[in-house]
Amino acid sequence: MTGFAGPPFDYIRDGAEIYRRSFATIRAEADLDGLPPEVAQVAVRMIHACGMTDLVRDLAWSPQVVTRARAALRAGAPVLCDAEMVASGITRRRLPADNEVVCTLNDPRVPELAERLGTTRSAAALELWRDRLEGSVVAIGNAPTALFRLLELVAEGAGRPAAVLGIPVGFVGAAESKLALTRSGLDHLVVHGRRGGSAITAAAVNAIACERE
Ligand SMILES: C/C1=C2N=C(/C=C3N=C(/C(C)=C4\N[C@@](C)([C@@H]5N=C1[C@](C)(CCC(=O)O)[C@H]5CC(=O)O)[C@@](C)(CC(=O)O)[C@@H]4CCC(=O)O)[C@@](C)(CC(=O)O)[C@@H]\3CCC(=O)O)C(C)(C)[C@@H]/2CCC(=O)O
Repeated sequence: MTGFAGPPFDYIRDGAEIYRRSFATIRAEADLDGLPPEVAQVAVRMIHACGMTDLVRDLAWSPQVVTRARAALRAGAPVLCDAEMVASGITRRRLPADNEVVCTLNDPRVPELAERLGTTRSAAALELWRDRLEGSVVAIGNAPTALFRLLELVAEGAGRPAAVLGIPVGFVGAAESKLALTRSGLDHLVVHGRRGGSAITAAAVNAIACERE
């Protein structure tokens, strides 16, 4: 290989400076002009988690989603996550009320529930959210089936979340489940299409939890 300079490498070692440059780059490259300021602040952190400055074009939101999610968190609402990866990515110290972060995917009852209901473990795990759904902040970053099941539970009257960050990734059901969320009447933030994922979703929760970048 030519042109490769070996160690010592010249790279930035100051974490605060890395963050400052990252966020400045995102704000320079992403087209944030059409977003309300509070949505733009969340979008910047979502882009920071995935490196895709064109993510903005697939973003959709209901007008009050950030305000309502923030108010719910301040009032102590739990954050209900579909995957441990989402739950693990949430920075606990940013949460305003020592909020509970819940992921029921690995509850020992879930495999039997999935078998009985004939669905994925990700969707079956939501059966264990029923008594916590009302007023919660839901963060779905992996499983489209979990988002579909959430909408079914809400339609059945199981409780209405304060806000739903519906950002599952993938090729089967991801785009469709997010479209369904935008038509559900729930306060929502989505990335339309195939893109999404646990890291982007956790970043959205972190941005909503704390207003600073
Ligand atoms: C079909 C599934 C998809 N998974 C994707 C991407 C990733 N999943 C990872 C991991 C570690 C997990 N995925 C599961 C949720 C597992 N994934 C599925 C399911 C089969 C069904 C979900 C659905 O379609 O709605 C699901 C199993 C289930 O029965 O629900 C996971 C539970 C599997 C397991 O380890 O048992 C697990 C979640 C672990 C956790 O709690 O965090 C990946 C890291 C992939 C990998 O392991 O290589 C990756 C993470 C992506 C992310 O950012 O979150 C897809 C692409 C979303 C895919 C669904 C869509 C598709 O295939 O089109």
